[in-house]
Amino acid sequence: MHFLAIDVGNTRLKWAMYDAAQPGAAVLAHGVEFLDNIERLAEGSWAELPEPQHMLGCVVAGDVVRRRVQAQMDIWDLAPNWVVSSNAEAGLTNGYDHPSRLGTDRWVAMVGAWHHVLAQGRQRPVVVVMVGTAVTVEAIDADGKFLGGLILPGHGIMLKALESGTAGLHVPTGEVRPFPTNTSDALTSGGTYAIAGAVERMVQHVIAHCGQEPACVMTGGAGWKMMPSMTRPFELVENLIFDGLLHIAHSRFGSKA
Ligand SMILES: Nc1ncnc2c1ncn2[C@@H]1O[C@H](COP(=O)(O)OP(=O)(O)O)[C@@H](O)[C@H]1O
Ligand SMILES: CC(C)(COP(=O)(O)O)[C@@H](O)C(=O)NCCC(=O)O
Ligand SMILES: [K+]
Repeated sequence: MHFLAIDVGNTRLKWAMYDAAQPGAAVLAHGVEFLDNIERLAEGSWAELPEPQHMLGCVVAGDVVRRRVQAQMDIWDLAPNWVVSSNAEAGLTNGYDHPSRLGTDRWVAMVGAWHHVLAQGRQRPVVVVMVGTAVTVEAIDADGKFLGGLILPGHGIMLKALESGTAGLHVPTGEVRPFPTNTSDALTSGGTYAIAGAVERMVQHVIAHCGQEPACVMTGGAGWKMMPSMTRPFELVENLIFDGLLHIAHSRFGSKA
């Protein structure tokens, strides 16, 4: 049995083919495409794959992009299944005012993070940071309730906003420094510490609310850029969304997959 997991963000589509729709399944193949290159999938990297029996994805890039991805899946006899953020899923409950309005990538990443931390043997609060096009910072309490989260611009959007709103900020990417002494370093450090500072604040909120240190988990294409600048120990888990999709797929498709 083969299971295809897809994560469509605002910048890139990530996919992975597994040998089963269950946590811990083996990865048979995986890949990444920028959204402009979605039309290459069916005749490119997907052409070589064994036919999947089930797929489950999360998409935050809009309906047009979702349909473009589905069109690539026409090479298979495969029903498209996309996660919708709900009141409860795989051990988590959703504290959002309107649960279905929560970005599905955020919901799925939280499912992945919750089970990742559970597998370490101790149920405790979790802070989940996802560094992609945007940055999200989620708080989960020790009972698996999503308390709420932050949305910030990612590195690229921060730089674009500063470039378009000023006359003198068109410079190459710099280094992260405690005391930047040139424009490039000042911009790169400003963006990085804006994210690190917001995350620190959320960790403080969780400690105050839960009375307990959270496990801190990071994911997303630009997670590696943030890791050295965090104020607390974080674990970088590249496949958090795919792990979450495997958990949700297992409860949906069960032994059929
Ligand atoms: N090799 C890379 N290719 C593309 N983006 C990268 C790369 N390395 C880091 N990034 C950063 O990761 C972000 C995209 O991460 P990703 O998790 O794919 O975002 P999204 O899920 O929003 O599409 C980009 O905004 C960019 O800042
Ligand atoms: C916050 C996001 C833009 C993040 O997108 P990403 O950086 O993963 O491309 C996405 O999860 C989204 O569109 N969310 C819907 C609004 C919400 O979660 O409240
Ligand atoms: K994402």
